[in-house]
Amino acid sequence: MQCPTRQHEGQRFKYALCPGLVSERVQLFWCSSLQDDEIRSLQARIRSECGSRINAASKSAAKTGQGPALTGRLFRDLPISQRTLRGLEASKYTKMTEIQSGAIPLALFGRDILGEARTGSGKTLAFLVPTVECLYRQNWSKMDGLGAVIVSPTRELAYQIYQVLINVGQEHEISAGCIVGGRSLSEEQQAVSNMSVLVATPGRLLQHLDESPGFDSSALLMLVIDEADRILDFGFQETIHNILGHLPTQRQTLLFSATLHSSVHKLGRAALRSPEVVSVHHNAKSRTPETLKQIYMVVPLEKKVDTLFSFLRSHSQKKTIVFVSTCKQVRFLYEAFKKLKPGPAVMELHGRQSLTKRMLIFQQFMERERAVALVCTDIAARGVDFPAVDWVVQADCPDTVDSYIHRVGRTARYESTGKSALFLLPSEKPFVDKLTQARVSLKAIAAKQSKVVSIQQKLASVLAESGDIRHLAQRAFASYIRSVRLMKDKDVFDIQALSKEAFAESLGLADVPDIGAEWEAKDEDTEHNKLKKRKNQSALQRLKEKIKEKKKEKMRSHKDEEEEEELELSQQDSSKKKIGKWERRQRRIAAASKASRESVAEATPTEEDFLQLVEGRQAEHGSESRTEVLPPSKKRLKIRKDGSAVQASGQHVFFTKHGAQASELAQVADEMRTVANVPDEGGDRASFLKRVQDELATRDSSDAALSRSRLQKRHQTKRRKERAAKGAQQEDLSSESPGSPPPSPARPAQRERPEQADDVKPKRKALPPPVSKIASMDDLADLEKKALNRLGGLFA
Ligand SMILES: Nc1ncnc2c1ncn2[C@@H]1O[C@H](COP(=O)(O)OP(=O)(O)OP(=O)(O)O)[C@@H](O)[C@H]1O
Repeated sequence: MQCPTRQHEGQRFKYALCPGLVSERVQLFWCSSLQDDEIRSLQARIRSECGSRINAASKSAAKTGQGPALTGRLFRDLPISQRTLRGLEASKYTKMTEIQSGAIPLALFGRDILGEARTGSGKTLAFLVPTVECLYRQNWSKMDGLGAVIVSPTRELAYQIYQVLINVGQEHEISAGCIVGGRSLSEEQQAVSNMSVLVATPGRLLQHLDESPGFDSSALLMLVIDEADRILDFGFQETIHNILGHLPTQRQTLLFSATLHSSVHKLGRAALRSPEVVSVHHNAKSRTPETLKQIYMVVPLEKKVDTLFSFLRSHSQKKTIVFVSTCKQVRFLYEAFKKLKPGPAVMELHGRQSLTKRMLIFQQFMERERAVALVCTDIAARGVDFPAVDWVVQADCPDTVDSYIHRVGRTARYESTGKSALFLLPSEKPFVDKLTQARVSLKAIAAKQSKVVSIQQKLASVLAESGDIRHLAQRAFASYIRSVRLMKDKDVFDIQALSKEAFAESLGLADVPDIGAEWEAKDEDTEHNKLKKRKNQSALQRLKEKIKEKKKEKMRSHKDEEEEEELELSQQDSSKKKIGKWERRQRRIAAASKASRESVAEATPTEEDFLQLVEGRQAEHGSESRTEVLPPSKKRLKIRKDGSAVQASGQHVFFTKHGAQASELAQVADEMRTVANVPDEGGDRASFLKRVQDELATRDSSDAALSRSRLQKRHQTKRRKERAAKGAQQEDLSSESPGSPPPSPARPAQRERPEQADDVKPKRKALPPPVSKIASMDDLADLEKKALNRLGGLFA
C-alpha cells in the first residue's frame, strides 16, 4: 500500500502561531520550492526498500526483545527528506532505537502501525518522522486543511510532542499547533483552520471538530494516537470514537502504547486498518528498561511521611520525582516540606494547578539538572520526558501494574540509568507478586531506621502555626483514604488495614479528620451506588447535599449533647427521689455545717500562718524573694500542699518569680512542675513543718514563762498588800496571831493566745476553784505554791 498522494503548487514559506499551549511564534520551515526530484526518488526508494523490508522489519523487531535501545541503523539510511535529516541531526538524533527502526520504514510505506515499546524507548520519533515525511511528500499546505493530528492524553505530553515536532521539522515549511484544554476556545478557533499539523488532547480536539466552523479535517492524511493505554485509562474511549467519526476513513493511523492490552487492541480494531504490529519488547525478560534499578520498601502508613522526608533529605542532590495518589497530598507535602529546614528542595505538579503554572513548573523541572524533588500526581506519569531524573519514588502504591511501569518510566530513559523506589504498606505487599507476574522484578529493601528522622513533632508545630497547612493536612488525609477506598484491586488496597489515628498523627494532626460517613461505610454496594449517584449529580447539587449532611450532623451531635444533659438531669432527679426526707435533712445540715466550717477556715489565721510561713521560708533566700512570692492582689490565700494557693473564691493562683499570676499556660506548666517536684518539695515541707513546730514550742514556753512571771508579780503585790494590811491589823489587834490575809481567788492571768499556735495548741486544764478563805499565812503560801505548780503544769 502506498501513501496517498496530492500535488500542490506554489508552496511558500509558512509559519504558525501556536494557538494552544505556547503563544510564541513557531516557525516550521517547509521546503520553499518543491523538490519533485527528491520526492520522486523518495517514493521510489520507499516502494523498493520499505516494501521489501516490511515483513523482515516487523519480524526482527518482534524477535529482538531485548538488548540496547539503539539498533545501529542510522536515520540517514532511511528514505526520508534532507530537511527531516537535518532537523534530526540538529537535535542530535543519528541512530535509531528499536521501535524507530521497526516502525518508521513501515509507516513511510503507508502502513497503519500498532506499536508497543517500553517507556523511554523513543516512540515519539517513531511517529513524528513518518508524519512530517508524509506531509512533505504530499506538498501539504494550509490550503489543504488539517493534514495530520496527534492525540495525546495529557497537556504536558502534548506540549512535549509539539516541541519535538518543531525541532525535527525545523527545516520544513509547515504550520503546526498544539491545542489543549484550559484556554479560550474562541481564541483558538481562527488559528486552527490554518494548521496543517495539530498536537491535541482528545477533549479539546473533539470540541474543535464539533464547534469550530473553519476547521476542516476531511482531507486528513495521518492520525497518531500516542499513549493509547493512558487515553483509555483516562476514560477517553468515547471521545476517541467520536473523533474517529469526524475523520476520513482513508487515512493512515499510527497507534503507540507502552502496553498493549485488550482494550488497546479493541481501540486498534476501531482505528486501524490491517495494522503492522511492532512490539519490540514483547518477549523481553523485563517490561522495564534494563538500566532501571527497582526497589520496594514496606513502610507502615504512619511512617510514610517520615520515610519520604528522610529519603528526600538523604538524596537531596538528586533529581527525583515523587508520585502520590491525589492532588491534595501533593499540596500538603509540598507546603509542609518547604517549611521543614533543613529539607529537600521541592516542586509540585498536579491537575488542580492553572495551565500556566503547570507549564511553568514543567519547564522549570525540565531545566533543573539536580537537587530537586518534584512531588506530583499521575499527571506526570506517562510520556513526559524529563531529562536526567535519578530517582522515581512511588510514595503511594499505584493502582495498576501499568501505572507502576509508566511511573518508573520517568527515569532510565533512552540510554540513561535510573532508580526507582516503591513504598508499600504491609497490606499492599501482594502488589509485588503482581509486578513479578508482569515481568517486573524489584528488590526488597528496608529503610535504615537510624536514618529515618521523625518529623511528626515538627509537622505538628507547623500545623499549629499555620491554619492553611493544617487544612491541607486534613484534606490530604481525607483524599488519601478516599483514594484507597476507590481502588478497584481489593487484593492490594484494604481500607480496613489503615490505621487512621496513626496516619493523622504522622501528618501532624491532633485529631482524625472527618472524611464523611459515606467513606467509612463498609457495604460495597451501597458505597458503589452512592458514588454512582454522586457522579450523576451536578457539582452544585453535591455541594448542597454536603452542607445538608453537615447541618444534620451538627443537629445530631447537638441533640446528643442535649439528650446527655437531659439524661444526667433525670438521673439526678431520680436519685433525689430515692433519698429520704430524713437523709435530705441530714445532708442539708451537713452542707450547712461544712459551709460554716469553710467560712471559719477561711477566716481562721491558719491559712495566713501557712502563707506567712511560706513567706518565712522564702525569706531564707532573701528579702527579695519574700516580696516576689506575694500575689499582687494581696488577697488572703490558702496555700495547698502542692504549693498552689487558693483564693477565697476557690480559684487557683500560682506564684511566679515576679509575684504576678502566671498565664494559663504557665500555670499548667507550674502545675506540672509542682507535681513533678513533689518529692523534693515534700522534703522541704517536712523540715519546714518541723521548724514551725519548734518555733511554736519556743513561743509557747516563752509565753508560759511570761505569764508565770506576771502571776508571780501579781501575787507578790497582793502579798505585800496583805502583809501591810496584816501589820496594821496586828498593830490594831496586837493580841491576834501573825499571818497573811487570805488570798483573793487565785486567778491566773488570762494567757495571751499565741497567734500561730492553733495547730499545736495544747488542751487547757480546768483552773482550780477559787479559795474563799485563808486560814493562815502558811495556808496562803501553800496555796500559792499549788497555784504555781498548776500553772507550770499547764505550760510544761
Ligand atoms: N534515536 C534517538 N537518539 C537519541 N535519543 C533518542 C532517540 N530517540 C529518542 N531519544 C530520546 O529518548 C528519550 C525518550 O524518548 P521518547 O519520549 O520518545 O520515549 P517514549 O517511548 O515515548 O517514552 P514514554 O513511553 O515514556 O512516552 C527522549 O529524551 C528522546 O530525546
